[in-house]
Amino acid sequence: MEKGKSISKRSSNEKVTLEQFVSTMAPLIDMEKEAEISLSMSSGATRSLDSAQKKGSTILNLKCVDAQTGLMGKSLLEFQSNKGDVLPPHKFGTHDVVVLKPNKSDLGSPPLGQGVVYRIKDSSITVASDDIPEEGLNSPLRLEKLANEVTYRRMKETLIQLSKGVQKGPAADLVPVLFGERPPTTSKKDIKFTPVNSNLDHSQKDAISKALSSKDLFLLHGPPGTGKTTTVVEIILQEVKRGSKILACAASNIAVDNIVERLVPHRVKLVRVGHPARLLPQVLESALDAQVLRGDNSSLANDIRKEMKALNGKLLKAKDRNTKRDIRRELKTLSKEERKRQQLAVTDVLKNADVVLTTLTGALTKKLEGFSFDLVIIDEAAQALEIACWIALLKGSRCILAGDHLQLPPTIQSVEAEKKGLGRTLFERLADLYGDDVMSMLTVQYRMHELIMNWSSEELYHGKIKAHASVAAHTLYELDDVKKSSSTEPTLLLIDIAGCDMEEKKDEEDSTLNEGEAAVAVAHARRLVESGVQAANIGIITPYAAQVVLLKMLRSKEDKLKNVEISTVDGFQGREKEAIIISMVRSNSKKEVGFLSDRRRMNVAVTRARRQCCIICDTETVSGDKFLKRLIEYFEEHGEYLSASELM
Ligand SMILES: Nc1ncnc2c1ncn2[C@@H]1O[C@H](COP(=O)(O)OP(=O)(O)OP(=O)(O)O)[C@@H](O)[C@H]1O
Repeated sequence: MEKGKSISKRSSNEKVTLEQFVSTMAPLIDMEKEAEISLSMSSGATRSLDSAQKKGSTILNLKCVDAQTGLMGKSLLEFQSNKGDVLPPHKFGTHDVVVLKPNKSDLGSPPLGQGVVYRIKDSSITVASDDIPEEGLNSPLRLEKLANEVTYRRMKETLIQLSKGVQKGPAADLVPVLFGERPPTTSKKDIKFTPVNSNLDHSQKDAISKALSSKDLFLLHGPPGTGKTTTVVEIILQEVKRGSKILACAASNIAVDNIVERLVPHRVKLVRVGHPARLLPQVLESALDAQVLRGDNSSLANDIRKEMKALNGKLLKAKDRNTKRDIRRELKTLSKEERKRQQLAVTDVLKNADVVLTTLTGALTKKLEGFSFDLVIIDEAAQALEIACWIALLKGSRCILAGDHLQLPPTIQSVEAEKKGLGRTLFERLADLYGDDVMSMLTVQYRMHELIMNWSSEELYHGKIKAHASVAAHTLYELDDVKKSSSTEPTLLLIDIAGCDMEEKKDEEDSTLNEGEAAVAVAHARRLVESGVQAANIGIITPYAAQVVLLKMLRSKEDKLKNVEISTVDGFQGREKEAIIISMVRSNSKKEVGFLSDRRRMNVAVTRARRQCCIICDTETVSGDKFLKRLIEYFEEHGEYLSASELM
């Protein structure tokens, strides 16, 4: 590769060779790992507990309010703040690895326990751990977030595997296609299939047919609300019918579980591989651990363990050396046998399954060593690092990636690594390399009123998306108990703070916020609730973390708004609400809009709304950006305009 030319800077359909990919990615993975470690406490990079809390990598002053055993022997510990209802702002997410420590102990002090974040609410955080700590739970506590080093190790291992060559592995024929050395091939015949789901639309059926004819690579492009996962599930069902063994993955546990849940009613032979603490309760029955426990080899292993327990008892009582030696020998043999039976129990389940489901990084588990698949399917592929996709791809000879590269890419901590192309996804790279030859776009959407959808369709999808008749004209006031009012009637609403003296500010961490605008957003949510919209059907989203904190603080003052969901745009990807309120925050005389100008972020923001999308912004500031100016003009033309001064 030309020196200094990073992957992101290449012209879009320039080929990236395997060697270039490996040599560029290795240092970028290290950079990203360093960035994550420096965010977490364990590095000692953070000088004081208070600054660690401000950074969001630790939560101080917690009390343990519940400790239970559940989830196949895992313990669930629930923590709340000692200081009030709402947890302080933090950067913890589900599945993060955390340690528990006494509140004011030193930074490097040993933890009371370690676990994985299981659930987060505004007022509590639940951690799944192997054990309940024997002491210390009754005193004030803190949680520290750790960098997830296993993920980086697995990505590095995969790079090494790729660099050593994959000629002998299951993906030997796939790799040259994904690096542009050999063109993708499809079956000459048009594949006909009988859909399991009788509601599929024409674009879904067409995509499934193309997916089934692909011999090595297929990209399923699913714009917001177009039934991408519905289509992925149908592809899996059709492939199972054909006798394929499938590895189905996604970047996040929740997306994997979503597929599991939708496959279970079809009685597919499937197994969900992953740490039980990270799985949704409703898919635990499908978990590898649960199925292993039900297997024959597992009950044999169990019998052996009972025998070992009895022998251990004898060993304690035995007096003479010879007897002791004999018992120890027997114990050793039994222990070996028990391990063998356990491994066999795991292999039995995996061999027997038609579909194995796991996260991308989970695919590198030892349990799957030696297994290969006819097809690897990756959902949410446009939100996964390319190197993470390779962990799964190396196990199969054919792949289908589903995603939308026009929504937000994976979050990258290291600015430097992002600049150099770590965030460029495989989905995007292959879409650029092969385009329509290997890709099908779903074109009917089932979420948004067509006025909400049209902006996104025209701006990002060449006007190709159509709203399904069931949603095309749906309104807020058609929901049960909702009155038709000036607040519930508009599908698109623009509330302008220009000229209202509501300038943006910076918080201590340099994140931008806007107090006036937050008050306007909450005021509109209140109007909706007063017209009968359930608070849980309303979402307030904003690009800025500091604005989220401010909005949550305002919400906590009004009981009737407590179920209004508040999140960053990035945190709301994949979700939807009947009414979405977007607080854009930026209001300054220089017309600086920062990362608001990323088309993908605004695309995600607007397309979360089913029946009403309300944008609150300073139209003078944001119109400084051409793309945002078109958005504002679209809302002005097709929606209602209100000055914030009329509302406050
Ligand atoms: N052919 C169809 N007929 C009717 N409803 C459908 C059809 N396909 C999908 N849907 C509905 O559309 C909604 C979105 O579907 P799904 O969850 O598969 O979409 P997705 O594209 O994965 O979502 P996202 O936009 O969050 O990525 C679901 O409520 C689903 O039931």
